[in-house]
Amino acid sequence: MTSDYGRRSQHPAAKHGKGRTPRTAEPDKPGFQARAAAVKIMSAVIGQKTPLDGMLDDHHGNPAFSVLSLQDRALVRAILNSGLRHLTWIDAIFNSYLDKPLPEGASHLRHILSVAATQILFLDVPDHSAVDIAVEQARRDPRSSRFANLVNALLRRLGREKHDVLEGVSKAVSPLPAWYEKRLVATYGKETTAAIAEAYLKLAPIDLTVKSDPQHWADTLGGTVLPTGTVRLDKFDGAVTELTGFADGVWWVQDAAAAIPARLLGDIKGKRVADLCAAPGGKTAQLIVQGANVTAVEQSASRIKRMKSNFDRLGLTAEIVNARLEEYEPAEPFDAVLLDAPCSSTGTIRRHPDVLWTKGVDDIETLARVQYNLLVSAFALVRPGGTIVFSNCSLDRLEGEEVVEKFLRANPNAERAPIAKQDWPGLEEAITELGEIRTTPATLGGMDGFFAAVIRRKQ
Ligand SMILES: C[S@@+](CC[C@H](N)C(=O)[O-])C[C@H]1O[C@@H](n2cnc3c(N)ncnc32)[C@H](O)[C@@H]1O
Repeated sequence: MTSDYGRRSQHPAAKHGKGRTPRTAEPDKPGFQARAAAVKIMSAVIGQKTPLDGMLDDHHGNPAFSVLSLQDRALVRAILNSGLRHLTWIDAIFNSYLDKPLPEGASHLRHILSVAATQILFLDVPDHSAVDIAVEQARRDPRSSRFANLVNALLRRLGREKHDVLEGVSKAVSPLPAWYEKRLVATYGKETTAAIAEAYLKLAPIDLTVKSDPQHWADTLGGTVLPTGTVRLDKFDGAVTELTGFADGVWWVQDAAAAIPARLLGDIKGKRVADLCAAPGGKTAQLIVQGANVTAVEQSASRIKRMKSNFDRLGLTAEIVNARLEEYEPAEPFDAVLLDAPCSSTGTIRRHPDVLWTKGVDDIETLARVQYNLLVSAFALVRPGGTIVFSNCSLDRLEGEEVVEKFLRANPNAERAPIAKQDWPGLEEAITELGEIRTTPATLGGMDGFFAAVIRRKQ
């Protein structure tokens, strides 16, 4: 490998300022466009830190993705969901194959290799097809064309050795990126971090919150009821919109951990409750079903639109206020407030394997400050004697335990209302010594990482 990758272009198309134009007018091999979209999206996630979800939207996603057939879109989704989850392994394998690592500037080449390796190692795609297309992709890209033979050699070797190599790398290398593994070990220790890493490799099940009678819906849909009341569909692999009860609005998709914070407010029947940072409304829906008069505050108009359409399906109503929480001035304070603050979302890595590649320490630190300020604003909306639940789906102490600790130190009129283990049978392992909830992707056979604390405003 030479080290001037990316600086020198010997590709004829580059001379005409059309660096990405195919070298020849050959027709694309079947499946080429799908792999090209996968490489483009992988590059946007890793290089530009663009979240995956938006790019994989059927209608408004990345243009290279939206134009694909249904079948090709499914393939691209599978490649990215699996590839991002296993990226540290894939990088480690190629590093072990090369005398020296791919040069820093060889990002496009790296993504071509990762996309092909994902298919060879984890997907039901014939190896030769993954290899041929990757070689063709390298040939057509002026920055990678001179590495086409190397791509061919690396991927063919991977195909031959895949079983042994996968066994070896899975024992030696964590699937978590190093920066994040270090943070987790510092907080949770090696054992829990290893369990989180294992959970990261698995696809998350579908969890549903039902309006009532979870056992009936678990029986109807072939699921189980978790101790927290969530209905879990472990084996379901299809469109949830086709499931019984969806059109009738009797349940909504919500991770088991995400369903905990709203329940921490206890008996809220007939009370005035504000759900701050509310969209897309999963927790608002719970509060309404629990019998509260709910005001949902949300700054994003587009997310409010989505929340309203969710409530239409569920036949639920709430007062919805499009405002920044910091500027919201209700006529009178609330009996209870739920603040599900924006966060780094590192607890959701099973469902969003891109998070650990798009977020970093700076984001966590910035979001921790945002959360603290939101908590200050939210607390001002609670009446004396009232309660506030602060929650988010980060695994990071800085965005959870430490926000609450700092807030309680600065606010003598606030006190922690400890959550009692006996009130949450089955979830005892997630209740901390201070009486806060801390779940991880390894809790209760797998749920999102969540933090929640109950704070009371003194009389
Ligand atoms: C983690 S999501 C909330 C999820 C929601 N609680 C649920 O269960 O469906 C955070 C939400 O907070 C909103 N948000 C962020 N900053 C805000 C602010 N300053 N005021 C109001 N809403 C805000 C975001 O637009 C986003 O919809």
